[in-house]
Amino acid sequence: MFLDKIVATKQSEVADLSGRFSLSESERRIAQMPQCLGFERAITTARKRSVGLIAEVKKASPSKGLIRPDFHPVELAQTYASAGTDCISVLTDTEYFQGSNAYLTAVREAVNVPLLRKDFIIDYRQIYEAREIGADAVLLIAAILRQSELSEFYDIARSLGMDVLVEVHDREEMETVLELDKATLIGINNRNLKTFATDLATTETLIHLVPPGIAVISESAISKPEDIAYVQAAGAKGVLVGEHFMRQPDVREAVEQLMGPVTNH
Ligand SMILES: O=P(O)(O)OC[C@@H](O)[C@@H](O)c1c[nH]c2ccccc12
Repeated sequence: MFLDKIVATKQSEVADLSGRFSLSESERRIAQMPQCLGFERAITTARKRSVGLIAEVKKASPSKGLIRPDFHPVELAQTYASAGTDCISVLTDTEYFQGSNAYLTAVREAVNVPLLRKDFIIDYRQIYEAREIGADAVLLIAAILRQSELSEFYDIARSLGMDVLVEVHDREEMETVLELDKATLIGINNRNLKTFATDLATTETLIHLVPPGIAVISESAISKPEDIAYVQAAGAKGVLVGEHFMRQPDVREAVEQLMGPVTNH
């Protein structure tokens, strides 16, 4: 199963990170950094359209291979920012998504939009690393974490000033996350990370379990205005879109065509 393979790769990366990580030094550096931008606020109360947009900077994926050969992360992020994107997600996984921590840092320096570090977090040190490279929020994937880890990592991210997007794909994961009673921003991934099968109905099925007060982001396999209308009608407050934008020569136009004009909500 692919997810197991990704996690195995992360375990060896984390072993490497552990060898050079110093908690006290990381804390000292973070204390010198500017505050995070409000990721959750940007995609919920301050969003620019009736549906919020997290636009993703993604060169390749394990399911689709190379998506955008002519890949310029900073330019893409600037285009996203000028098209009125609420937040930007940057893949930092190298092995499977051809991403990089350096991309996130370069994007951080170029745009004033809240950034999500999109990676497979399995160790607390990756959360410190996320903050240090310039992330405003981290993704925690319920499919690869125990409830106790979700809880611990959630608290660490918050203590470092970051917001958290907790990702689920099925009812069991959703129940684990809701029982924890911490997450205020939940991503429903329409892609099954184990099989790569996608189905937008995942959002509609799982959103019924979510109590009021928790904002839902519909993630993956969104490419048409009808898809936006569908997940909005289901109750999603925002969407996370990567591949569709990455395949368009004119990314700015693609954002406008998919999302419509900025209305300031
Ligand atoms: O490229 P898409 O189908 O628009 O999907 C974006 C995003 O949802 C997807 O990249 C994603 C969602 N959850 C993840 C977890 C890890 C890596 C990637 C992802």
